[in-house]
Amino acid sequence: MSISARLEMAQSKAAVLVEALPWLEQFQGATVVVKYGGNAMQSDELKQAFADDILFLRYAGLRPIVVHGGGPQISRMLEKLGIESEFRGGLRVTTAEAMDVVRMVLTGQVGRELVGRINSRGAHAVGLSGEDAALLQARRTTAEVDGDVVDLGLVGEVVGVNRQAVDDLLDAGRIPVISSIAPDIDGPAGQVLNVNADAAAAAVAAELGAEKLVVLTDVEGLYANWPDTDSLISVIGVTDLEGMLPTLASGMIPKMQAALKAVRGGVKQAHIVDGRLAHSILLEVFTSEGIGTMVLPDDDVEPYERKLQ
Ligand SMILES: Nc1ncnc2c1ncn2[C@@H]1O[C@H](COP(=O)(O)OP(=O)(O)O)[C@@H](O)[C@H]1O
Ligand SMILES: CC(=O)N[C@@H](CCC(=O)OP(=O)(O)O)C(=O)O
Repeated sequence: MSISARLEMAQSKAAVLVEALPWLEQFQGATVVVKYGGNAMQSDELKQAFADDILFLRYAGLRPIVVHGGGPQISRMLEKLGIESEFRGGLRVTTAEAMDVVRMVLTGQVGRELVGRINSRGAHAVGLSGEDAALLQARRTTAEVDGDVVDLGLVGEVVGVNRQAVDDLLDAGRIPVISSIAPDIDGPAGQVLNVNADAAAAAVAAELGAEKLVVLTDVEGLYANWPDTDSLISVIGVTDLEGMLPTLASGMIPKMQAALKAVRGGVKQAHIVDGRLAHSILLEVFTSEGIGTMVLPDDDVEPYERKLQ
């Protein structure tokens, strides 16, 4: 390689670092909740890139919290065990038998692996289920499908978050890695509920007054006309998003309900980004263009679009 080509390459690397400067400044000390969806955990390389990004956030002075899912991993285990499961309105109908498997896979497998990967470079991550220190508290919920109310069994919606338990870990410099199982506040002692991980992440983000909720999934973001991949929405206000909810399918329903709930609950921005793209979190947080779909309070949409022009 010629000297001038080497210099050019070095300059462009430096430009990437310099571009991050205003974001590093803006997000010092900011709490960021990252939801890692099971569909985005597609390879060991991607999972390690995710873990490295979370560490990067931590070393850059942010306070990252991971809330993870693992829907496909649960489905595979249920199938292996010959236990039937179906989704209604984007939520898994969960019997007592299935609940044991959900808990085992989310907390015992997926969470453990993420903690191990983040801790491959230091002792930062602490894995928790929503049961620990009653981090999440839930109440049984139903789904509405085509106007009918559907019983989902042991599925919960979050009605409370123990903020102090999360803050204690963050203040100690730890990275909480949370699985979306929650005690049933109306049920018998020890009864737990299966909570959609997007909803759990939104509840944690709202309770902690997070700067951002970043949701990693297996599509580029929200498409206006799914499955037309030319229709990616880069910015949307909460009112427009609410209007779109009835047009959404499958997993996008709880995901966009969660984004809506987070922003209405005071989180400044919610992002849906492509977890199949290695280091998508860094691109979202530390570059000017951002990636995927950003959900904002209505009043912030126009100023944001003006700034981009
Ligand atoms: N309008 C839409 N835009 C993007 N994806 C959509 C849309 N409607 C439905 N989907 C589906 O939602 C899926 C993401 O949700 P889900 O499978 O629950 O992911 P995760 O495991 O990451 O939570 C996408 O893979 C896609 O199949
Ligand atoms: C009630 C409900 O549907 N719970 C989810 C919890 C896991 C999850 O949300 O995982 P993803 O983020 O990978 O979709 C489930 O059982 O699949």
